[in-house]
Amino acid sequence: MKLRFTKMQGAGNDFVVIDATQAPVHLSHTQIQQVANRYFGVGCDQLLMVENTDTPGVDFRYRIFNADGSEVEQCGNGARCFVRFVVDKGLTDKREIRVETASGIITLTLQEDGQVTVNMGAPRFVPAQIPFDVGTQATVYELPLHGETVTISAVSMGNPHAVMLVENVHTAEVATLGPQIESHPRFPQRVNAGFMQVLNVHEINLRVYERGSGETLACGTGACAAAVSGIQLGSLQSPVKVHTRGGILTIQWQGGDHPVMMTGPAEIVFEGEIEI
Ligand SMILES: N[C@H](CCC[C@H](N)C(=O)O)C(=O)O
Repeated sequence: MKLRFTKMQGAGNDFVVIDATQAPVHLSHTQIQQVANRYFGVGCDQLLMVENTDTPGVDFRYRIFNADGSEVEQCGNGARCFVRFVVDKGLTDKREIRVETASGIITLTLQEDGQVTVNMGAPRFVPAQIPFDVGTQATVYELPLHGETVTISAVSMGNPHAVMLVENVHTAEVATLGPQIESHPRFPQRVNAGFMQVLNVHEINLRVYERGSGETLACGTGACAAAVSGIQLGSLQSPVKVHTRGGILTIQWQGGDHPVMMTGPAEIVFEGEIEI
């Protein structure tokens, strides 16, 4: 089948976006892996499927698939690219959009300067919502890996995150520890592994080894989870500027059940068609 797509990126986290609002598009696990493949396909960290919804008060639905084909609950950088997509494609004349995702309804706003602010909802810590095989809720947890034990925070932004403090992101063992944390048996649905270096109370460096995609240049929900865990630990104060390898995201959170607000860029890179 011929599949038309729009290639997009938000802080270097890249996406293939499919418009399924005119007609449904069904892709198999294997087809998604093929599209995401950087040598035999288009190449992307995630594939986003934009659909209509008949849920009252909601404008669209969008589904998120990792490069390994797994469908997931939430994607922060993808949410911003979704807004840029539906506005630039003329699918809406709104600038504040409510969209249904697998983890619930979120509200997004396209700013005058082209940046997008996303209300990501409140973070969740209860292990069962991450899900994380641990007895009681805590601020940090010891995670035994091959040959060493690391200390992580466990935060859900709709999708699960394990955040580890490091001295320097540039020397952090992301390539070795990332896969071990991602597939640790205590995370039955796997987990996104964040490596956070605190620069000052309002700034961090962050690298994320993403569940189902490997290390990406930026992870929006990972930036939210890292900022939230730093605020919980008393190392950070809102707003938090998150320096990722692909760009800067700004995270605001007033604590407790307040929503996490994320602001960052979203760009269209090119249009194309692939035979799959
Ligand atoms: N790999 C994530 C989904 C994409 C999240 C990321 N690209 C973002 O911007 O939040 C997961 O399996 O939960």
